Amino acid sequence: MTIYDEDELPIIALENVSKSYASETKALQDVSLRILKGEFVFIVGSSGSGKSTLIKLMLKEVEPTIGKVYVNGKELTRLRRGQVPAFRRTLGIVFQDFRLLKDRTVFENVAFAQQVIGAGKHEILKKVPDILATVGLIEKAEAYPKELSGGEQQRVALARALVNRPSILLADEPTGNLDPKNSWEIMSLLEEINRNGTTVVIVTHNREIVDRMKKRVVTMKKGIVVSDEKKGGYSYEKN
Ligand SMILES: Nc1ncnc2c1ncn2[C@@H]1O[C@H](COP(=O)(O)OP(=O)(O)OP(=O)(O)O)[C@@H](O)[C@H]1O
Repeated sequence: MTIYDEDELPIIALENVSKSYASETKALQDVSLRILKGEFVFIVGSSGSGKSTLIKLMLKEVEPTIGKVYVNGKELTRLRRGQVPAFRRTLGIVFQDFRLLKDRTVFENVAFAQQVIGAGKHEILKKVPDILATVGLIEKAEAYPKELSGGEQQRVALARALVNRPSILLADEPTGNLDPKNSWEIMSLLEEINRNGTTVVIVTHNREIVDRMKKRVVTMKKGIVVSDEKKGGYSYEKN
């Protein structure tokens, strides 16, 4: 029997996961991957290699065709439909296209994430300004998304993802729409969040960032994990 240190238990685990979509495309083929609590992981690979599918499996947005996905101690195929919202609230999720509510202010966009989980007014009035300060947007609290730059909008999306203190942050191309300066700002925020204990998983095409940050890099190719390096770089063309 293997005896694990408590901290060594994976917070995310995929066991022999394959995923085929209706079109018969094999998006993932026998993927096994373990991510430990507190890790910072980049997922890279060419277009269509299965990166977004990996993230969607972790969110239970898609189901594995074969295999098991464990997140936060839960085997996701066993979660009943009614348990999915509570499960998703343990995750912070950030996308490339920000997905902010256009007719709500920055404050309201972040507050909305708290209202959804039933937080009281008192808690919202304390936590929203705290998280806006963390992402450096306190002075923009009353602005609307269209009045913000792309980098600022992504910082709002990050604040919204973090306000409920998720144990895991999943980000699918969070810098895809940003210039290099804003991309680095988002990355340093993600690093800070990770230093404070949140497990961070990021899908990205940003070579410069991956090469300079020296984090764990999982490289996908045609639905397979072709490399997994502790302090890796962006090197999928070599594979
Ligand atoms: N909903 C779907 N229905 C059918 N096929 C899909 C669906 N989503 C993804 N696929 C296919 O699964 C494969 C993997 O797609 P996925 O989106 O996971 O790749 P990716 O690595 O994230 O690509 P990109 O970098 O372009 O976003 C591709 O061949 C894609 O066409």
